[in-house]
Amino acid sequence: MEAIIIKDLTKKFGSFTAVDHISFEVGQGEIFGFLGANGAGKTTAMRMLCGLLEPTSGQGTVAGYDIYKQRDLVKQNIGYMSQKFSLYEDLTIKENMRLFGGIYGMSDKEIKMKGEQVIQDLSLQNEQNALVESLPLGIKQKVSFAVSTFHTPKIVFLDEPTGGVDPIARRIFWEMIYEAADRGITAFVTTHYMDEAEYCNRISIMVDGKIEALDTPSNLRKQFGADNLEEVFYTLARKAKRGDD
Ligand SMILES: Nc1ncnc2c1ncn2[C@@H]1O[C@H](COP(=O)(O)OP(=O)(O)OP(=O)(O)O)[C@@H](O)[C@H]1O
Repeated sequence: MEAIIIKDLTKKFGSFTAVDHISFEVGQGEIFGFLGANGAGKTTAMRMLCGLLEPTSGQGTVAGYDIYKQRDLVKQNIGYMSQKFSLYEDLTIKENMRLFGGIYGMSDKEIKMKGEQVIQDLSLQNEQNALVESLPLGIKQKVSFAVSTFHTPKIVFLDEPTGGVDPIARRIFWEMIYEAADRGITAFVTTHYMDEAEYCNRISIMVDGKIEALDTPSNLRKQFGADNLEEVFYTLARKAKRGDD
């Protein structure tokens, strides 16, 4: 079964079309990069896919649930992580796990077992009782990702998950994404880093609300006669009429 299927998904704010008839499918366990210049409509599209915003028109299912009629089921079957919203800084790692596990409807026993597993996998024995605010950004992001996939969602939405960390920490973070994908979790990722776009199975590039390109990184390089994805991205983004807000 496909993890995400959308057809002609559109969102208007008044007379302004933020997302304009976008269509694609994402497979279970696929790592899908969702790229676009500032203001292209990525956040708006992602909010519709997460069941947070009702589309104006079009169709879609996420994790097998309808994005109009089954928004609560969509929310229960996905994970979400962004650089801006992730962990509570004034709680410890363990307290964050308890809180989010509870929100995701996991039992106390499950939270304890899974929590211990995560602490062990990420070698965080010494940090587990430290307040999140005292941790380095790279560790915070790893913990955020572990928490966002704590309840084994079908899909995890990652909104610029690695902003602000160095390339080595980003590489380690991507290993976590690959491991999750191996366990069958689909990763839907927005990023501004083109090296990260190369790590995706397929990427789409959005310009002014529309998807202008969608394929594997190597096919896109071929299609645009480009040496790298940066060139592909800028060829398309240059056409954009929208800019920063
Ligand atoms: N609630 C809203 N009301 C009116 N316009 C909106 C609203 N939300 C977003 N927009 C507009 O829709 C367009 C797409 O915004 P969106 O945040 O989805 O883009 P984005 O690709 O995520 O950009 P960025 O990378 O800068 O976050 C922008 O022009 C934005 O101003």
